[in-house]
Amino acid sequence: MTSAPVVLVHATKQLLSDASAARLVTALVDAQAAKGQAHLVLTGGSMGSAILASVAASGARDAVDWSQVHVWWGDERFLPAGDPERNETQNREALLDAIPLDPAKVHSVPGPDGPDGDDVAAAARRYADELAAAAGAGEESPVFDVLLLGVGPDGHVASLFPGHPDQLVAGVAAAPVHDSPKPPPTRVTLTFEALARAERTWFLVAGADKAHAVKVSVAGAGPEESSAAQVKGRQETLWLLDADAASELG
Ligand SMILES: O=C1O[C@H](COP(=O)(O)O)[C@@H](O)[C@H](O)[C@H]1O
Repeated sequence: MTSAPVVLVHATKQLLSDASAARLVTALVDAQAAKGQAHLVLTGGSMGSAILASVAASGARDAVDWSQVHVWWGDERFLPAGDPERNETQNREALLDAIPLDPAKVHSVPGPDGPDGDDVAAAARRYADELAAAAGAGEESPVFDVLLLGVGPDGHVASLFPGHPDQLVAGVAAAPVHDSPKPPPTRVTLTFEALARAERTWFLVAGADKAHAVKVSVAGAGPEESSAAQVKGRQETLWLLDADAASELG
């Protein structure tokens, strides 16, 4: 079962970030109250680190038992650990290095300095295996409590690009991406199948350059026009926007 998209507009990017951070803290606390731990999927890009910086500055951040949060990435640029263009590096600077996470629950996507070297397909398989190991019997990936997704001006989410053949990979939770239209060209991404296994899916979008992508995605465009439109949460699908990103909505 999936939930219909709901749009929430905040006046500015900072308000969007701060309000979404408050929402995230509450969702993680609620998940932990229900089952002791939480699975959180992070995103890169402009909003991916903005929301984490807002969590870092929040007086409520320590309401979360961070040692019981599993951290995953919706996608990663295939670059060595610590590279400033890696989503993980940006997310670490914004929040992750300042909170008491359990390193065993931080599920980094291997880069070219990892055990598979520059074999991105093997790195994606390794990440898929890690997802499967954390999943229930017969499942490809865990059920994520919160899935954070940025959206590109072209309608991409994670590293699933509209019209790109690699967005159609099925039967596995993570896949390599070659010739990404946005640099760097080589990436690892969760597939649509894995992205569909989230209770709460939140698109975080700011800026007028995203307004058209938001409009067509919320309207339910096909995969040739919007990858974002193909992803919905089981309980909740929220489009969390600033006023500029919402400017083409009717
Ligand atoms: O390359 C990426 O881009 C998207 C969107 O980034 P933005 O800067 O346009 O907001 C991001 O969600 C994805 O994780 C990242 O790898």
